[in-house]
Amino acid sequence: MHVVVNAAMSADGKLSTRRREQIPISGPDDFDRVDQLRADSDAVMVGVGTVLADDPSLTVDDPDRREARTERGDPANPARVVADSRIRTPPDARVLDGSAETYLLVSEAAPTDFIEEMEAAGAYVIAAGEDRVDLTTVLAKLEGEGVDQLMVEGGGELIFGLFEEGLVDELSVFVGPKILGGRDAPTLADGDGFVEDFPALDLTGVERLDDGVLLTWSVDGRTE
Ligand SMILES: NC(=O)C1=CN([C@@H]2O[C@H](COP(=O)(O)OP(=O)(O)OC[C@H]3O[C@@H](n4cnc5c(N)ncnc54)[C@H](OP(=O)(O)O)[C@@H]3O)[C@@H](O)[C@H]2O)C=CC1
Ligand SMILES: Nc1nc(O)c(N)c(N[C@@H]2O[C@H](COP(=O)(O)O)[C@@H](O)[C@H]2O)n1
Repeated sequence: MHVVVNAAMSADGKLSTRRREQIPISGPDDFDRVDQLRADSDAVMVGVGTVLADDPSLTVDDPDRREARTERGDPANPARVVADSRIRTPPDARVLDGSAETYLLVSEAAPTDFIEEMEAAGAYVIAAGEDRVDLTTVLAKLEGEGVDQLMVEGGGELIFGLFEEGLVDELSVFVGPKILGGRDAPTLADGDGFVEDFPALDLTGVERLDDGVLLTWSVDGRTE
């Protein structure tokens, strides 16, 4: 499986405000690039924090891109994947609206009645990990379901978790022309943070886009 993390951050490195409200950081060209990246992926993943904050749809906006997917035999939209250890995803969340297949990745601590409720809402539930989703195991299971290219859209807790497990192959970050500030505002990689063995990145691209910069890196598992 190839895992691409994509996010937009302010010039001061924040994904959103301290209120965790969704903020447009990307401009039109970057949103269009993100739409193409979704269209090129088998699945798009977020953490439950992003579902609760943004209620995202995670679908492909451009109808031509959806048509191109169906013409090559894929579903119109990539699958949606939510890491949600104890099932905090509301049953009326957009990721459960039926416009794409949705995988809910849960831990063994997820209440059985919640699992049944999510399955009734159309989600395909995969469990691994005692208290928290075991990302290595669930990504291997997703690969078994045919997910070869996984796009991760955030947020910072999930992105850190994936780096911690050495699961990221590529990182693209749009740095936009805004200062959000806030010591508690989410950043690209939150979690507990590294104090040693920092994942090493190889810069593969620097591109001016909208009024910001798109930075891309490959990740080969080395640490520094
Ligand atoms: N600018 C951008 O590109 C983006 C911005 N955002 C912003 O980010 C914010 C949300 O980010 P954040 O709060 O960090 O939430 P995340 O989307 O990263 O979700 C974090 C939650 O995922 C669950 N999770 C399950 N398993 C794991 C695991 N192994 N490792 C890490 N997390 C796991 C945890 O909840 P539990 O323990 O209950 O399972 C955790 O609290 C919002 O403000 C949103 O607007 C989000 C995406 C992109
Ligand atoms: N690429 C990008 N740029 C921004 O400026 C953003 N705020 C985000 N946010 C992400 O996009 C999701 C919304 O998706 P839908 O449009 O609802 O499908 C949101 O949840 C963040 O993951 N991304």
